[in-house]
Amino acid sequence: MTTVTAPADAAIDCTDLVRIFTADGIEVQALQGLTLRVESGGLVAIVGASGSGKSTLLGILSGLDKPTAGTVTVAGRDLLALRSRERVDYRRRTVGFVWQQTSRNLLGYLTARENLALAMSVAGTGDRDRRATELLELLEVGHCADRRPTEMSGGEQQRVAIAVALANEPRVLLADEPTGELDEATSAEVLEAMRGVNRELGVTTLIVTHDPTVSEHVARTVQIRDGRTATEVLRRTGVNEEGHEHTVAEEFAVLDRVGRLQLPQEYLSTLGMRDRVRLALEQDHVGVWPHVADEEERP
Ligand SMILES: Nc1ncnc2c1ncn2[C@@H]1O[C@H](COP(=O)(O)OP(=O)(O)OP(=O)(O)O)[C@@H](O)[C@H]1O
Repeated sequence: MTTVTAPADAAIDCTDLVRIFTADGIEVQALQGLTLRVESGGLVAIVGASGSGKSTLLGILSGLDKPTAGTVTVAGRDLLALRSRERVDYRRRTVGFVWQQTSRNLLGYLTARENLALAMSVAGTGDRDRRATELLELLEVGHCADRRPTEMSGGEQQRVAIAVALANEPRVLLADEPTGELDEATSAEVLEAMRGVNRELGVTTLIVTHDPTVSEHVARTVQIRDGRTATEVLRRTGVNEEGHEHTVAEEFAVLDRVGRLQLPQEYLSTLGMRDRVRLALEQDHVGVWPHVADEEERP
């Protein structure tokens, strides 16, 4: 079996990922040097405009697609080195998936318990009945055990889908727009359920979403722009002067290994920055100024 050693604390480690698609002779760079690390047991949301590369990243992490360049390891497995049988094993045991469409997550003619049992039998997991009951209880859908998907609400179906994704004790849980078909209140329940399993089971969790409320449910939200990680919002609990706890959310620009960062579009347009900027190293920060051409440089 092909196993490489990734940094001990990184469950997901993508470095300089490039994915170029060619359609009708035209090349599209869906990922343009994306670097992302998620520590073991971490919970991260990936957000970004349509076409920014989120699904492409998820396709690679799920083992369905391969990058054109760059390296990617998940739970210590080098995804570029997997042979086809290892890839099947990776998809069955190392990662679990939750998709947007409930029909893709659950078989409609099976009950919740049978959907779980099927996932476990395919991977050869033992003690299926006990594990199915425990997972359904953990996700607060024990009452749905003997129901088919059409007999459950959208939120219940997604929570059962999370249970199915966890059936084979994956190290990493990947979710693609898991709240895409749900209203706001139900979305919040499903995101909280994902946060709960991340905390209870320690499964590293990555959620790709358009849901603007996601950053209220996770400590780390990474924004992808033009196929690269651009900014991150980190939330933590702070204590104010009166000793009350409150949530602090701070936005950071992502700095890659060679020192590149993306300035937010609104900064560029407000200051008319393009082509080149002046940089100055100060004692505790770096200044960035728009380049204003000198008189003699002007045509
Ligand atoms: N199989 C493909 N062939 C050609 N181009 C593709 C293919 N898959 C994705 N692309 C292109 O790559 C870019 C990134 O697409 P991707 O689906 O990863 O974005 P996304 O952020 O997931 O968008 P959305 O939020 O709309 O799902 C887009 O320009 C898209 O048109």
